Amino acid sequence: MNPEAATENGDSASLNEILNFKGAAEDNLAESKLFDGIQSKHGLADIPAAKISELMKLNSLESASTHSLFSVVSNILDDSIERKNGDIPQCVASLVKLVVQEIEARVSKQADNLRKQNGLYKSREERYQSRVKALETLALGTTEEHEVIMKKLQQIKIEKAKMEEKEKLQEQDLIRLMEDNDHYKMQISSLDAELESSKHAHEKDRLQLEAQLEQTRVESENKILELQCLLSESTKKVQELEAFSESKLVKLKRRELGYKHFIDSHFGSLQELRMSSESIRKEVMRTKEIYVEELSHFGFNLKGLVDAAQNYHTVLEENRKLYNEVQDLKGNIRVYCRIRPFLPGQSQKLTTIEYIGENGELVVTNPSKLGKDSHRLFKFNKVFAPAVTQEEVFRDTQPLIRSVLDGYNVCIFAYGQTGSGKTYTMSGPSMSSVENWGVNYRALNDLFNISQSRKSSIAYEVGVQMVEIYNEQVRDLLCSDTSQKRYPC
Ligand SMILES: Nc1ncnc2c1ncn2[C@@H]1O[C@H](COP(=O)(O)OP(=O)(O)OP(=O)(O)O)[C@@H](O)[C@H]1O
Repeated sequence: MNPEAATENGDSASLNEILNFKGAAEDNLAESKLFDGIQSKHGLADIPAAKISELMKLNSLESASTHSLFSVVSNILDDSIERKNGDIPQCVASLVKLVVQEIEARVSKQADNLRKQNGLYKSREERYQSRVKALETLALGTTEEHEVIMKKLQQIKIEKAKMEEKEKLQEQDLIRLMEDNDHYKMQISSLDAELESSKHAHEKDRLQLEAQLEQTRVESENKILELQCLLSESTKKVQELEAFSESKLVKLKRRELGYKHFIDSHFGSLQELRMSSESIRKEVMRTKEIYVEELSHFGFNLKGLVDAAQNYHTVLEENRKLYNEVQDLKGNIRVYCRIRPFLPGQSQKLTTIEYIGENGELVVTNPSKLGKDSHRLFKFNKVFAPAVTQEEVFRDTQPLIRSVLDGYNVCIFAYGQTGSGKTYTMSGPSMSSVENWGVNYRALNDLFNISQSRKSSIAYEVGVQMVEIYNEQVRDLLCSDTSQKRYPC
């Protein structure tokens, strides 16, 4: 505010008061500046309307507050009423118009803003309504969720218990693992010790082996040297041999020449020989023909022989038949008597045998009786004297035994009192010599010999039984079980 300007012009001072922005609205510094500019030099009545409008524009009327604008209008109007008795100058009217237009523009702008805000509030309200609904549905859902959560909580508790158990087990495992670890550590330490010892041993072995290797190397080197010496020697020998063979080759060539001369000289005699060999060949051919003739003649004779052999078999069969018939005629049952010689130590004794006939008669004396009763005559098929050998006894039974091979049954048995010589006759005193063999061994030997000779045409199976009849009880003498000798075994 310029006090000098107010004193110079009374209109200017009153406009000053009217437009004193500071006094009306202290809150707007921009407006104060505007009206400071306007009031500084002239009063409002003196300023042309175009100038006022320009000044207002320059001082940015748009930036002034609505309240200050109303104050400005009111002050202008009050001032006009006081000074001009209700007449409003043109410049003030245009100014008021401008301010009113600004106020209207602002009011409409504010109305638009309010409408917009109203719309915003409505949309917000709708949004809140929908949120309220969502929260209500959420509130309903929370009870179900609560149950689910409780169940989950329960499960979590169970799982927690399980986890605790697992933890305990893991702790136990850990303890066990630690124990194992200690154990393994001990093992490792023992293994380390073993490893160390084996390492030492291996080291020792290695050193030994190295020493051996060195020794072998030295030996092999020596051997190589020896071999090289031998090689040089053998090369020398080879050279010698080559020289020798060379000289021999020369000799052989000379010999070859000699042989050639010899062959040439003998070629003529060879021709002669060929001629003579031809004549010999012819001779051989002739002999061959004669031989073939004789061979066919021989074949013819052989056929006759085969026929004769076949006839021989039939004759043999007939012979056998006749032979067995003779045996039958001789009697199916034959009784032989063998007189045992005195045993060593019985030479003083007198014999009771008085006569042994050729046809099996035997006269025995009885010194205790007189007359006719003192002699008794026995008749057998044959009587063997005390001096008769085992062979002679067997010879008489041999034909009968051979009948077995033609399918006849034969039984030979020895009968007599104890010590009379049954075993001696049937088996023999010992097996050591063939001469001592008794009837049994000789019979079997004979049968085996015959079956062997006839094996090309007949296969025999030979079976043997040997029994003893004593006190009317039959005992098997071939039974191996001595406790079970009763026949049959
Ligand atoms: N012909 C003989 N020549 C020589 N010694 C014989 C003759 N016969 C039997 N002896 C002898 O007579 C003894 C009795 O013979 P052996 O044992 O054969 O009789 P045994 O009848 O079998 O008797 P046992 O019924 O008790 O068995 C034996 O010492 C035996 O060597």
